[in-house]
Amino acid sequence: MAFGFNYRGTGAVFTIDRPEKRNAVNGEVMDGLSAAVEEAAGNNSLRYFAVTGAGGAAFCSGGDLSEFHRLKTAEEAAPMLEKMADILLRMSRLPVPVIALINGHAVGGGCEIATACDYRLVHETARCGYIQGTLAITTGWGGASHLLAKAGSEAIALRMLTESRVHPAGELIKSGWATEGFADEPDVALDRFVAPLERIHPSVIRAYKAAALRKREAAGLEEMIRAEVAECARLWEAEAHHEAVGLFLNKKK
Ligand SMILES: CC[C@H](C(=O)O)C(=O)SCCNC(=O)CCNC(=O)[C@H](O)C(C)(C)COP(=O)(O)OP(=O)(O)OC[C@H]1O[C@@H](n2cnc3c(N)ncnc32)[C@H](O)[C@@H]1OP(=O)(O)O
Repeated sequence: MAFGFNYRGTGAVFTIDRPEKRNAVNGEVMDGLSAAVEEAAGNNSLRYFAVTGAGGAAFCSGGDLSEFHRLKTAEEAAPMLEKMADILLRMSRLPVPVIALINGHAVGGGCEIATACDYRLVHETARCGYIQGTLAITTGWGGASHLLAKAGSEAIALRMLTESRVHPAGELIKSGWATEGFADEPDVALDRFVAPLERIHPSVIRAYKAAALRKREAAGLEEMIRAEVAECARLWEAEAHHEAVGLFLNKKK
């Protein structure tokens, strides 16, 4: 299986399990996350939903370039982009804290998955970045929209998006993109983070999550995501994007 989904204490953890591909997201991972989010949405006793990656090298390296490279035109790319953008929007709307347990590199769409979460815990070795610009596209799973709808500083958000580079954990913590860093095992860090939440009645936690969702919806998040997906699809079909992906896929041959 390309993913795992397990209940853990009062929460649930979705794990992308393709370490040989640095946990790149393919269709199977998308369907697994979609089903996990749907199940979590109906679980009234759940207190948190976490996403992480298998192995120690990566949280998620974004879309599986070997799979999605076959998509050439905007019409071909749009359904894939829309599908994952919808899954991440539904995940972000879960009525409980959604936590990105960033155990390693989170780049491209992997950084977008983390951005759709409420909290980002980053391992000290993790490097994260919206590197889509190096492939001549923008984010396409809603990452820019989630970032801009939440960001304290638009300038910091825009700079992260437009520089399209990876950032070490220290920078991510200093900028406020990361909620906090950790150096020990991801499970230990997760338990440490959720412990204070578990001392508060779940109805209070859910009420504050609903307040955060109202703020994001007031910013027009869903409309922003639709426009972002359309823009990414438009850029997707340009030769510059296909050349950049080809270079990556050929670099190991
Ligand atoms: C809207 C989302 C958007 C989209 O879907 O197009 C994106 O996500 S665009 C961004 C796509 N992601 C990338 O461009 C990242 C590519 N990967 C890397 O930069 C590196 O692999 C990194 C930094 C994540 C890890 O580097 P490291 O040196 O630790 O590993 P390798 O590069 O040697 O990779 C090991 C192995 O994994 C394969 N791999 C890694 N990332 C992907 C990927 N995104 N898709 C497919 N395969 C990936 C890589 O080819 C190697 O495979 P091997 O068979 O061993 O050659």
